[in-house]
Amino acid sequence: MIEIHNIHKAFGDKKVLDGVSGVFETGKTNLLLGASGTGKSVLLKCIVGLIKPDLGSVTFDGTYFTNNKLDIRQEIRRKIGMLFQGSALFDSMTVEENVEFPLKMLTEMSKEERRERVDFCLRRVGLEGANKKMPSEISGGMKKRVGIARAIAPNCTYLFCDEPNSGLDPQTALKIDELIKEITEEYNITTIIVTHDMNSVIEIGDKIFFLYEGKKLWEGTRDEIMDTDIKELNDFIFANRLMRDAKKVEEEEREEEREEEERRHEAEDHASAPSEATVQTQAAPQPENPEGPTATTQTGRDKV
Ligand SMILES: Nc1ncnc2c1ncn2[C@@H]1O[C@H](COP(=O)(O)OP(=O)(O)OP(=O)(O)O)[C@@H](O)[C@H]1O
Repeated sequence: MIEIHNIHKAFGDKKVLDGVSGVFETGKTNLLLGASGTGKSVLLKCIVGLIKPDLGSVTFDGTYFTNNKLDIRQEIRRKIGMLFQGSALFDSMTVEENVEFPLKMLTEMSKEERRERVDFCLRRVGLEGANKKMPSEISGGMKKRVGIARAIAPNCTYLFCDEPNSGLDPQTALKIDELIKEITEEYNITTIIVTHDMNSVIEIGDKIFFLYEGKKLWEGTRDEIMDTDIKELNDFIFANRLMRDAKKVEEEEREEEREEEERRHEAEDHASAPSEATVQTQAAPQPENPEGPTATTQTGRDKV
């Protein structure tokens, strides 16, 4: 679990983050959502320590990160996997050398152990056999997969993805989203993804943090996001025509359900409402009759 508390960051006079707090849960895909320039990437960089916040703190599984001793920060950094925008592979290295790179840098693994780990990670992202290819020989989606394999190779505890879908067609983007979610759940990783892609929100947004002008305006799940009354969030979500149509269909379906429910209640009320005759019979003094209530109901029903 990663906790951030009251993060502030300005560049000169420009305030970019204005007191952002939140908890990113383990085993969940946490999304930082917001329009361009709203501070998502700066927040991500503050969390991983690439930018120092002016104020506020970041805690990884209870260990204070910001301003802590260098060796403690390095220990935490070793547990962080990063998937960069555009994959950021080393063009001069093969696929397997790219994935092996953090193992060489961060672990004491032998050559044989590294080879096994590289093969395992490439298999896990569906790239078995692509070891010797160069980045220039593979597609954008495959590059993202190599990026994911490289990020998880050193057994990361925390995974940060900056716009993992950028530049991908919708189908490939969905596959990458699903892969990130599967890996997050399978290895119980705390994953934070920067995105402005509503498809990702709907497919994999376990928890969504909506940033607006450097502030966190809303947080919730993908099931809750369509029903908020935050104007800025609604403007963001429904800027997309497909999302507006989806919302309209959902509202129409709900209206139909409500009407159906009302009709059912009316029918039930009607069936169970005693008729005038029954009321009169019940109100009248009853003869002593062990079958009283049944007889009364029966009488009423006979007269309806
Ligand atoms: N190193 C920096 N120096 C000065 N300004 C910066 C720096 N990094 C980011 N900014 C500014 O901070 C603001 C937020 O940038 P950020 O990259 O976090 O936006 P974002 O929400 O990730 O947008 P996008 O979705 O377009 O990537 C922008 O106005 C940007 O110009």
